[in-house]
Amino acid sequence: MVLLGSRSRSMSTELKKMKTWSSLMKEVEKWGCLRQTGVSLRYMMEFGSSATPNDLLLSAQFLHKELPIRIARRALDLQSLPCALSRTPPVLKVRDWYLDSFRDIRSFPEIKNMNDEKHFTEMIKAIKVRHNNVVPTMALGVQQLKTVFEYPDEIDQFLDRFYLSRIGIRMIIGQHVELHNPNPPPNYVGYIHTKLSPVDVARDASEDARAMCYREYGSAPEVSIYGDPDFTFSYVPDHLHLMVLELVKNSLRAVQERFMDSDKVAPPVRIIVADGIEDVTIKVSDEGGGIPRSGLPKMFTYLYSTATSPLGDHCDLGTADNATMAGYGYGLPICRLYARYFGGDLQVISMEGYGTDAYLHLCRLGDSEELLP
Ligand SMILES: Nc1ncnc2c1ncn2[C@@H]1O[C@H](COP(=O)(O)OP(=O)(O)OP(=O)(O)O)[C@@H](O)[C@H]1O
Repeated sequence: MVLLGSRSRSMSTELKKMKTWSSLMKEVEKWGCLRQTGVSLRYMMEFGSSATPNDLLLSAQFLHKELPIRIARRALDLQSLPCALSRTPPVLKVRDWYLDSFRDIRSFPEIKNMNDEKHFTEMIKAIKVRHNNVVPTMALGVQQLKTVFEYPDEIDQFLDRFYLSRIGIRMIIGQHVELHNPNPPPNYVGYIHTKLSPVDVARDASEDARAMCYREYGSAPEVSIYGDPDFTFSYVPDHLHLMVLELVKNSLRAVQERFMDSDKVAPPVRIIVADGIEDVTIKVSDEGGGIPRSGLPKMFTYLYSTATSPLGDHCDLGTADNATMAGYGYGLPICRLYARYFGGDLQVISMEGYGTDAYLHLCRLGDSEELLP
């Protein structure tokens, strides 16, 4: 994991003086060509479970080298976006966040001791906050483009790469920062829960999704969960919660809309948790009428939604800060990226006129390395 080469303090001072656009971009291009280093969930867990101060130092040195590579690749990708997307104000804003973060990390001197480590950790914590609104802001950029141009396929591929990389960057920063927590919750190593019950997560996520459904429609179908509540595995609870929430929200909405004006009781959404040898699979099934076959190829494209977009036709960047993602058409593609990030996958199978089954596969062993675009 530790790959940091030695760069002298005088070099960082020089970098601080990096004022011109072209010198910055040259540096970004140089770093964007370097090889990324993926880390597996198991490695993060083993490394973090007995982290000594020296390990934290090594981890910070690794991030000092790895983050600029990952960030530079995305900044370059943003520059080379098809059509006019790279010039829309929201995309320029996101690009500037990436360039600022690149500059911050590259200007940080070589990490030699725990004091440097402390300051570096504070800095990357702030970088994570700077990037909090990347997803809704990019969504605005894409939406603006969509109103003017035909939406090219490459944008979906770009967004997949972009968001997948973002998941990875936030994971490795968050994991490092959390290792400093003097009172970690029981069974946590950084962001990873070593005894996570998928049934418990499914229950929490379903309650959250039902509360959202209540707010929107005034009622919500039941959710039945089947599986061994005592079964646990190691995973990132936030990632799992987000994925199950997205799937259950979709199912509740489909069932609710189908049975809203009917005398029949809405059939429950069913969640089955299966613990296999390689995979933990979570199946979310509903009788919400399914998805027409013509809509299936669009399901994993960004901005495809049959709900009203909260962005509206006339986008205003100011709304990005309050964005909720409801109706963005981001749920399924983002959910699949979270699954793939640690070697899992998501499949959606529909029977039009009946309902939908979503299969969320997660690597049980945790030894598959981060998927890095
Ligand atoms: N279980 C389901 N039953 C019927 N249609 C579904 C189901 N899941 C997804 N869809 C269809 O796929 C579309 C895209 O889903 P996706 O989750 O990506 O976005 P969304 O739910 O519309 O918005 P959000 O980004 O808020 O999740 C939905 O608008 C809906 O038309």
